[in-house]
Amino acid sequence: MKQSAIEISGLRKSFGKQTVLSGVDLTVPAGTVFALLGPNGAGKTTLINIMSTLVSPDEGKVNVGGYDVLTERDQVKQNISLTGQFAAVDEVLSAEENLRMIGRLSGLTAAQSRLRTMELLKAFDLVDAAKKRVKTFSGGMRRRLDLAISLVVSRPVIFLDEPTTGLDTISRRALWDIISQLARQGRTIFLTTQYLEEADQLADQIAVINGGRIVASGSAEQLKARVGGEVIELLNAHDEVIHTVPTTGSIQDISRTLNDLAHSVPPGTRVNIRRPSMDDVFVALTANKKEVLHV
Ligand SMILES: Nc1ncnc2c1ncn2[C@@H]1O[C@H](COP(=O)(O)OP(=O)(O)OP(=O)(O)O)[C@@H](O)[C@H]1O
Repeated sequence: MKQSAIEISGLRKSFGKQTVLSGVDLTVPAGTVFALLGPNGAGKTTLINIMSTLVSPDEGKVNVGGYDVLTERDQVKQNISLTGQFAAVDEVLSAEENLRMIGRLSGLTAAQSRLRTMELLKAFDLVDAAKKRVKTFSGGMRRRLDLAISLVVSRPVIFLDEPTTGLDTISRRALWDIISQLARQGRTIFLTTQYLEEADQLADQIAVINGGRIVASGSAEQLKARVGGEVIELLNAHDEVIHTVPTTGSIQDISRTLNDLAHSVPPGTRVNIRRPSMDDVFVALTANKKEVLHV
């Protein structure tokens, strides 16, 4: 079994009277990609902030890279890199200058910093824009630069808070490749996302957080299997999905559901039966805060 990069047990956090995390337990094996999914305000950023020592837990144990976030803060910081939801770059400098400055501030020599800057500009498709001031960048370019900055120094555990928000499909896929490559090199990636496809494609393990608790965890396939059997989709004449109905997957349930629907749908409605998607998983798991599933 792989060694754990992150171990959390009984974590609780409140802000004033608002309980944001009410008993979170999770384990992330080293060298894997872990995706935390949850609706707005579910506590994803708070959890990342606690793991990266920016916010203190009220209760519970949080261990990152083998170190305790409360009693071994400095060691935790030396083992992580963090990219937040908002780009933290110096606007008057160019992309290249930003990267080189961070390299030098992080203890690289001038030559090492120049080399790492070139590698990252290439990896994030910023070579052509390298000399332009960041204030002229589009949102997607800034996002890529922010991520590149967080990877200047290689750390074992990488936190990415909504890394691909604001990126177009091509940049998003390019970033997925980079993330997978980092995991293959042994790095542990903990990311939050609202894109279910992202979790599906990228993560070895997914946890869904809702109402301050992890309501489900497992691989994408395990989660889909737990949520139910086949989903019936009704399509109109333009092939648009007008209605979806989850079923248990049994022939009896599917035929009963189709029979019921046959009386109420407009003529010309067609039917498609498919496996549950991550969207179905998310809707099912975040609809009922009390449900707890562990697979
Ligand atoms: N420092 C703080 N002081 C008071 N309340 C806070 C603080 N940080 C977060 N919260 C509250 O905690 C809740 C969870 O916020 P958090 O940012 O962790 O959610 P999230 O899952 O990351 O949401 P999003 O997807 O919108 O970024 C929110 O209601 C937020 O207002």
